[in-house]
Amino acid sequence: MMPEAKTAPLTGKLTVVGLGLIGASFARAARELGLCREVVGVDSDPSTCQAALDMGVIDSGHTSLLEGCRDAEVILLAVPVLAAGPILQQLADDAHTRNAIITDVGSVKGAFVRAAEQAFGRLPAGLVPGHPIAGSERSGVTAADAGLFRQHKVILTPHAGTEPHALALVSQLWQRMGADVEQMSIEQHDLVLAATSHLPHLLAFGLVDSLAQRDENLDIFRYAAGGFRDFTRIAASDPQMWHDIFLSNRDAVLQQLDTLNANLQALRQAVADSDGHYLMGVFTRARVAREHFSTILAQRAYMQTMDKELIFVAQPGGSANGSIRVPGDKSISHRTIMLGSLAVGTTEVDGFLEGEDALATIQAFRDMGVVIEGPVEGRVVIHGVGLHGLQPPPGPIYVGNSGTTMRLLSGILAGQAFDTTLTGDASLSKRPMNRVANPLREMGAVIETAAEGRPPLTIRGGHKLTGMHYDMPMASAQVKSCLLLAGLYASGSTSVTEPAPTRDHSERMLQGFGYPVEVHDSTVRIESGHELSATYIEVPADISSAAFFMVAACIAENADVMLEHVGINPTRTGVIDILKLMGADISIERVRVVGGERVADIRMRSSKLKGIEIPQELVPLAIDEFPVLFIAAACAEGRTILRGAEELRVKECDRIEVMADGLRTLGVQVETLPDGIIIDGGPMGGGEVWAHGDHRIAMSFSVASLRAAQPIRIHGSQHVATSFPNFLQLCARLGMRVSAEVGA
Ligand SMILES: O=C(O)C1=C[C@@H](OP(=O)(O)O)[C@@H](O)[C@H](O)C1
Ligand SMILES: C=C(OP(=O)(O)O)C(=O)O
Repeated sequence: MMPEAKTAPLTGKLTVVGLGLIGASFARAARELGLCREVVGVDSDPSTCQAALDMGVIDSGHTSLLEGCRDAEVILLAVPVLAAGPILQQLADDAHTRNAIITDVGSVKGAFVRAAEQAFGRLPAGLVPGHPIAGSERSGVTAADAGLFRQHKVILTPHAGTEPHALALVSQLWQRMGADVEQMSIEQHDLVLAATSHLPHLLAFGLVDSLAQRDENLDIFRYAAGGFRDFTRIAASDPQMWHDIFLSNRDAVLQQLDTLNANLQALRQAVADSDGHYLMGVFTRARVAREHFSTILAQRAYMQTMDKELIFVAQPGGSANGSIRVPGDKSISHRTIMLGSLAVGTTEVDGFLEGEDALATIQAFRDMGVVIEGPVEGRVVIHGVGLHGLQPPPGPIYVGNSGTTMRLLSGILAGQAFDTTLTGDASLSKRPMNRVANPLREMGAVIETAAEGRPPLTIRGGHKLTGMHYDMPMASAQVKSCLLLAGLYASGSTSVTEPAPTRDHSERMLQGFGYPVEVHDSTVRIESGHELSATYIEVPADISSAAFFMVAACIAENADVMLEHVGINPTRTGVIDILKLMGADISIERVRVVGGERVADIRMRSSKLKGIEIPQELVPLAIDEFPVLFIAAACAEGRTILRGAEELRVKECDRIEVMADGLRTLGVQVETLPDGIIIDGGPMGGGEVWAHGDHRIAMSFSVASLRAAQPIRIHGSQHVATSFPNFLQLCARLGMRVSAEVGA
């Protein structure tokens, strides 16, 4: 495979010493891409040199090291780790190679650098130790593949005296081969690789050998299927190469092996003691750990779909008819995990939202040692550890896109004995956190933030919290909930007065867990010293998700939509009130109470909407529904005015400006205000709009297509999975024509 087209060479003569898989692939890529004027191969085996020549991997081949390396500008050593020392010694002693840039591909960097120092009497300025994280069980020159390094990491570990020009040249060679080049210190590289590569190889070799020695070995191998094969695939790797690696990276491997040994002993004990709880803890954490860490590294959210940019393409002409149940309430889902973790006993949850944000909360508590099973089809089982049972997480807690997780968690973490750091994705990293950090500090918490109170947050453990009264300057359920959760750990009582009613799920759920909470008018008060007792929770469908289809039904022709089992907690029903004021045809049916929350089926039909001035007291009660309410306003007759909604500017994006931009693209007359928007209803065209990674913006413009004259392409729609992973399927069920394309 040709990774890239030829361009001007980066260097003159390149000599590759060792024409195994890695060396030959490097030579082949360099030659095919024209990265150097000449590619020379050195291998002690003449038939390998010949094969490389015949395959066109090199321009010429030598069995003599010094002949092959004579006057080379770059020498790449691709030999087993322990073979590098004698080669470096020969190069050091030879006047014709002394000035070359020397790089390598070995898996152990410390030993290579020590060998170079010994050979040269110092570390040469042209020495650029390197390690491509690529390879396969296939070996030898015949497996040479010019595309082997494409999209693979190459770690360079320059020493303090490495010349910048040498480092830059080696980096460019790898980059032009399609590799992703990173730098690390020599020690860090060897420790990380001991864990991620060397240890698994030792286990694979050890396991296969241990099973092969048994009497019943034929049976073991005869029935060896999936698991055994996957786990031991790497035992087919080159023994000489691995022999060298373990001898060269002894200390780091021993360190990792000792940790694993201790963990295996604990697992052994758990099996011996039939300690199912311990086993579940290890297994549930391990099951998600791989995905979790790749998520953190990519700074993306928790579901596979989020890796790439998604463009939603919403076609006009769709309809809205049918009966659906949207996923579980996001606010309630977060809280079930938080309170379930801090409770005594096992909490079972049904209807849990399996969306990115709620999964981030699960992961955060797993990081702190809580055993959480699921979610499987909305069912989650949380093995509570009690208010004082959380353990220090192994590293920073990554909460993806979720403001609710970060803010509520801060309150809990402020009361712990250990330090924690909370980080998030690009959108969350721009959102204000001083609204929670400042009052928590007043209670005695020690919290560090990035500039202007942005994430990451580092919350110091072991500081005594003291209860206080807080007059909240903004109507925020997240701030209120954060302080109530901190109040569980603060001496005395903690109370919060809100300037306007906000969602009260925390208050209700605390009571559901048997924790006393006092609510008087706009003040809620909690006292420490009680316990949370595990319970059962059924999470209703999220009214914030239902809202998209409520508006869809209003604006589509001949629409009739039944939204089943929707939570209609009175602090969440602003959207119903606003749509009613706009003239929507809504009926609330089968109202019932489930687990302390009101639930109903909501029937919506096509409506002739009219513009209104939105009553300001409804703003906090519909705070997440405004993006889609703006679509309703654009389809209404007359003018809609929203004020008192400056909070919309600090959500996943600035929801006022971003919605205004999109609406203008569709041809709608819009004026933005510091705290709101004025929208004149009218016909909508189509076009390209940007969701700026905000789930609710993407879904709102999808709904707009029901009244648009042309298709709407919505860029940056991948975050829909944070709150509504099956949005597109439900759109299709109702007859809306929205599909997703993977962006560039
Ligand atoms: O407490 C909660 O679960 C939430 C509160 C609201 O945020 P604010 O408290 O910032 O208004 C809301 O926008 C968010 O989606 C969820
Ligand atoms: C604002 C929202 O969520 P969060 O603050 O949890 O990111 C939302 O879901 O609209």
